Amino acid sequence: MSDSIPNKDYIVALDQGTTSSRAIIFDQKAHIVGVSQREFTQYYPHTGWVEHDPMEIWSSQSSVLVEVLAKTGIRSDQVAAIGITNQRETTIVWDRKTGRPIYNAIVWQCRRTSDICDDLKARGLEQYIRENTGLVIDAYFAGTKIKWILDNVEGAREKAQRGELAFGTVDSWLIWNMTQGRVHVTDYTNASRTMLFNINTLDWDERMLDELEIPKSMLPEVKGSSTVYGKTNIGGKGGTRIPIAGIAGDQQSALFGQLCTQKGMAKNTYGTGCFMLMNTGTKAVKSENGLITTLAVGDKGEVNYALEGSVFMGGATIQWLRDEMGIIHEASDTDYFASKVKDTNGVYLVPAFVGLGAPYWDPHARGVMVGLSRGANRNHIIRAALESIAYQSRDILDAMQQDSGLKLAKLKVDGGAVANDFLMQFQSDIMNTRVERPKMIESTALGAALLAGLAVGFWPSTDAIRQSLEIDHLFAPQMPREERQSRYEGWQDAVKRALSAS
Ligand SMILES: Nc1ncnc2c1ncn2[C@@H]1O[C@H](COP(=O)(O)OP(=O)(O)O)[C@@H](O)[C@H]1O
Ligand SMILES: O=P(O)(O)OC[C@H](O)CO
Repeated sequence: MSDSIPNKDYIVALDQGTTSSRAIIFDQKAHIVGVSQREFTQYYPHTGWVEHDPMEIWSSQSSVLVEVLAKTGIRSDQVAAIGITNQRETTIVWDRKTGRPIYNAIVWQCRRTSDICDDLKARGLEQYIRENTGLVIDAYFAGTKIKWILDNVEGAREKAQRGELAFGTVDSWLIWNMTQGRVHVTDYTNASRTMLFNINTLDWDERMLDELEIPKSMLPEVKGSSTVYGKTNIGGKGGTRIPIAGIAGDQQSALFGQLCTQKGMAKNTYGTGCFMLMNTGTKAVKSENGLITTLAVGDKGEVNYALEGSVFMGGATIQWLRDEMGIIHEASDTDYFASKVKDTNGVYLVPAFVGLGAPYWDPHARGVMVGLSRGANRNHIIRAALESIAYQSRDILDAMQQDSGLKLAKLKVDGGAVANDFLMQFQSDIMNTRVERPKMIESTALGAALLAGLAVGFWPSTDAIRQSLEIDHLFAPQMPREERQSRYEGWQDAVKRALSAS
């Protein structure tokens, strides 16, 4: 981190998520002074495939940046720095000369590379991958997605071998565009999601590049999460050049934004998926219970390790109720309907729509609804959908406590779905842990802003924003032990029926 002090009033965070691009302006007190957001198109070309158009990612992101400045009347010369946080693993390959993507972005949820993963398993690479990249073999991560593009886009492999192609996660793609192709960079947290990065040596892993036949020349330079990577010109030629000074994958950014910078601190983000991360300090903890080891950010912006459990269908289960089942109009309606019934009447929904992530890692699992009787109604199903989010998070917490040997005093939460009081209370009940919801639930954007602000001396240390992180509500467990146990056993039975081996 540098300590040059700019005389500027704001930091902008660009939060490039799975469903929308957002730009959020923070002031010195870490208060939000402006937000602009734009949704973009999701493409589902085949069952289990998910793509985005990289040009639409870029145009939506750059337009919300311009829009939020215009809306707030803040000039670009008042912005001290920009921080970037992004949906992770989503893979973009582009031509270095033209700057054009050679294929759509393959999104983290996309399952098309399950066969490549089966092949890696058959070649006995599981242990190597776990020990060196911290990951389990799954289509979720970027490495197999790059291989798929090189294998399937005509002429791509030859071009890649000639050094003409670049790979990036969304952070790299945005920075490449923001610097007109001058900077090809990523940070440790994003690199650790590729299955190509060695989390012990903090360098690209030559063996994994060989195994997946990926030329090293495609890869970005990897840097710390809080440093100046380059400058961007928002107002076009002649405008102010603003340093891009922070990058973190969105879940690591939320961990940092919630100030979980010490060993044993954890947060769960409830967005499209649910992502629980626990900081384990400067030591990598190897999971014995289906979690992954990933890179995170320490208090001074240095590399820390974290244990992570990723749930693929979190808030997306509620989107499914709305868009596919049509039984609610708004995600927020679920709070009311679920609270109208005293339980789910024995119904369990296991939303394994894209397989199951941690701790099961079963790409072939599929969704099931069990326990239906004549009395089951819409409210029970809505309630079962919300409860499924909490049960999946409990699966992860149990694994995390076993792996780390730590009992969590409380779980910090953030993300869109934490507005749901029913869900938060049920989460606390089913985990038997206190759940702390902050007033400002934009922890992901705050993390990126903080990383950028620290790099340019806008904030001297993370302490500067600590007092801004007010608690909105602390949910305490109220459910009797026997009830918690029997409900959770019902969930475990339902999961067994969703798994592909059942
Ligand atoms: N009140 C609510 N109750 C339950 N789920 C909600 C609620 N509000 C939003 N959601 C869910 O949260 C998700 C949006 O959260 P957000 O943090 O914006 O997600 P992302 O960053 O993954 O796009 C959606 O999947 C939506 O269905
Ligand atoms: O964009 P989100 O918030 O759904 O987060 C996606 C995760 O980074 C995927 O690993």
